[in-house]
Amino acid sequence: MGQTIVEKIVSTHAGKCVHAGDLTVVDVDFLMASDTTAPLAINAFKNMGGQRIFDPTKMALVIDHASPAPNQRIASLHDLMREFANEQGIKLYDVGDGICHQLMIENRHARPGQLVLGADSHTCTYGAIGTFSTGVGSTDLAGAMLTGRTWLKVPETILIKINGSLPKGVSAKDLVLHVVGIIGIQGATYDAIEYTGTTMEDLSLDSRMTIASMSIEMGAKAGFIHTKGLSLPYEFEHVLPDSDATYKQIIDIDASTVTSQVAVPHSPDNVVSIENLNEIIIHQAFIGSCTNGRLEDLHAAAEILKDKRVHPNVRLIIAPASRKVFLDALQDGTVETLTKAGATFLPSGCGPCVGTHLGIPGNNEVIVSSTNRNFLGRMGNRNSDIYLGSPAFVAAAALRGKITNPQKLLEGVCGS
Ligand SMILES: CC(C)[C@H](C(=O)O)[C@@H](O)C(=O)O
Ligand code: SF4
Repeated sequence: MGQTIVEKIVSTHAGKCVHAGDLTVVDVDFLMASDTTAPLAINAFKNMGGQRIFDPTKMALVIDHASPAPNQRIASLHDLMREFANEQGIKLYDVGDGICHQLMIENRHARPGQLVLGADSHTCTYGAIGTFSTGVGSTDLAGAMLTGRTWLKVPETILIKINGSLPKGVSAKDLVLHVVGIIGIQGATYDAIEYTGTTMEDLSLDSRMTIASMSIEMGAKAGFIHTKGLSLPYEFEHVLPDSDATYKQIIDIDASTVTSQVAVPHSPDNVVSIENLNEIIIHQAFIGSCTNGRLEDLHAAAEILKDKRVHPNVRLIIAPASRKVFLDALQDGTVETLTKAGATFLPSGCGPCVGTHLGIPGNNEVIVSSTNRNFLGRMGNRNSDIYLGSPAFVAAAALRGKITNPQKLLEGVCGS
């Protein structure tokens, strides 16, 4: 019986052939926790009697969610992480290094064919390079820190075939929002998603990460982009399903028909085509997150904002996904272009995405954001509305002070 990607990877890590629905124990290749979850995981580890983690080279801690520390309580949690990392010999990424998921791929902690756990729901991002990675609670992570193993039920898989060329101004974010709109926030609960097709083969690593990161917005345990066409700075074996693998569902999408997509308040699956949205006045625009805070995303924004100025009533804030992304954008002039246009750069990290600090919206404000969640209060104020879209969508709205179709702006149809 042929296997899907997740069945293949789990089988390798279970040491036996497994299929969807099987319960099994697996070896893990790498573990990750951020400043939101690591303190809980460290305490759980100690409460389980843990003294040394199973292999200190197989774990990283990342200070990214509230970084630099916005208050004394969080500063103490950061210190707890530093102490634990030091005592155990674990790699710690500190203030400004970047968002945990970005660092896991950038620094090669997650690789194709591996099985990785993270105490964060967007751990599914590494499916962009064919890693089976999934979010777990802090206690499950502590168990894996102790034993190097975890248990899981092998997920069924939904296959999404995407073929054709994306229109100009339409990006991976629009594609994945389109998919989230079709499947819904619970439509893939505990399933894996596999993306295949010519559109996917042509996507950059940045775009693949955008798509994989939003798997959890459909409830999925994992989301893979077939590694065909993927280029990484090291040699790897492709992770592809067997041709006779069994799928729960198959969805076909023609990329050439996808328009700019927007998730309107208050759920990521409230997706509409921008053509059906009014020109709503906005107050704050945010580009960042593990979904859309990479170089390609900053380039998309710079293409719209070059030699222009953000609308005077809008605050445009940008948090690059990592220090490396920031440096690359600094070196190629993108930081200058965007700063001259009126953008404010924040340290690399999560900040505004999850409402911890650095850009909490005011009452009755409208925010456009390149992030992945627009739940009520997500950015720290329940009296604000969040519209999710691509970096080009965010930049276009920041420029005009209202929701604007970036495709039209790029074609020169809208004035600034
Ligand atoms: C705060 C953290 C536990 C959370 C997650 O698990 O996803 C955050 O990263 C998010 O995006 O909501
Ligand atoms: S950037 Fe946002 S979605 Fe990603 S890990 Fe940080 S808080 Fe979660």
